[in-house]
Amino acid sequence: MKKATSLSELGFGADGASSSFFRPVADGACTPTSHRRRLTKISVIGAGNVGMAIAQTILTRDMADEIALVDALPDKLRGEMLDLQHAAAFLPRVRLVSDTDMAVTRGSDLAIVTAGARQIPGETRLNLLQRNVALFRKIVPPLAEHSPEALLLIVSNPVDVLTYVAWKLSGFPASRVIGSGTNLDSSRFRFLLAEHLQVNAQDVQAYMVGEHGDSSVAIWSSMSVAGMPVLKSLRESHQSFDEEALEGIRRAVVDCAYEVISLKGYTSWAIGYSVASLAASLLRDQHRIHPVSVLAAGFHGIPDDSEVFLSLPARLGRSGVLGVAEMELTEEEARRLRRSAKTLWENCQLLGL
Ligand SMILES: NC(=O)C1=CN([C@@H]2O[C@H](COP(=O)(O)OP(=O)(O)OC[C@H]3O[C@@H](n4cnc5c(N)ncnc54)[C@H](O)[C@@H]3O)[C@@H](O)[C@H]2O)C=CC1
Ligand SMILES: CC(=O)C(=O)O
Repeated sequence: MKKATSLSELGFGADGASSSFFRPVADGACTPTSHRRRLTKISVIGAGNVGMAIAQTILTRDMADEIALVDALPDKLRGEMLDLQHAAAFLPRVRLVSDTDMAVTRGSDLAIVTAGARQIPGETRLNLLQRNVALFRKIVPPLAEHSPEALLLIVSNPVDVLTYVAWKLSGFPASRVIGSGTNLDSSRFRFLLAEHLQVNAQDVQAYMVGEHGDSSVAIWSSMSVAGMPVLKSLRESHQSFDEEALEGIRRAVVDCAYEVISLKGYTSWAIGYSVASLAASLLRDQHRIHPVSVLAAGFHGIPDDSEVFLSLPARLGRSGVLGVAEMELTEEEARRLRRSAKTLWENCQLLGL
């Protein structure tokens, strides 16, 4: 049973009782409802491990005036909302709302979709496709209808194919439909390299591109620390730093997620920070470059008539994807990227959208 959780519900007068504590100044121009700044609203669809990690990281970064949570499980949803609301004394003031009805997302600036099945140990991300496409058919059309101007940020897996699905089902321009993609894989890559080189991961410039998943591609040729090419110095310090060693590191990045899933059942904290950083770049118009899943037709030899979404370094701002960096890739890197694109596009085509 729903219990009263606000003082007004307990009979302590109407909402807005603050008027008995504060009186407007003489001309009434500065009452709380008369402020002019446009409020920022973020919706998180799916209040599971990932959705809640994202919501709490966004809360601590003070980038939204309102956060709407949606989930299919009403009790869990309300519990999650209340638990976050009870941190109010330690956080910036944010209106937190939740509902199982998508109408609660109305007027969102950014809608982040994390709803859906997750991998159990041994499953790949692509194994989730059919289950999560069925869910997206229910979620995306009402989401787009309630917030026709929103940016859509897809996190549910397999994220690249589902970003394509969200693009098709929303009817939004591709610049406003973005997958969290390899922003997370690139952080894992930078963490492993930083540990090896004993530097801060924020000083390692390195990208994973392509699929967020097994066929992701590590871009060794442009990797640098303090402007210095890392591959050259790795090769000089380790005589045997050959293709096999590089593939071993790429594989370790891919396997990271499987290891966490086998240990704790799911991944959550890193994706929470990854998505919060994307949300900040988008809503604060930062023009930062992130490897995210975008419509990749025509880049690096990916056929022009393909509608595949995969990760490439993209400049993000308030209107979404502002542009994709024309990276210089080696022939081998470009070949691996096209192979990743082919795998993903084959999966997209099976959906008949
Ligand atoms: N792109 C990335 O880098 C990452 C993606 N993921 C993916 O994120 C997704 C969520 O993972 P978790 O949060 O761990 O799973 P979870 O099982 O904890 O949460 C999923 C939530 O979706 C909700 N849901 C199901 N149907 C719904 C509907 N129709 N409307 C609203 N909510 C609905 C469930 O009730 C549940 O609370 C999975 O697909 C997972 O693979 C996870 C980590 C990283
Ligand atoms: C689960 C997942 O996609 C990840 O942590 O990379």
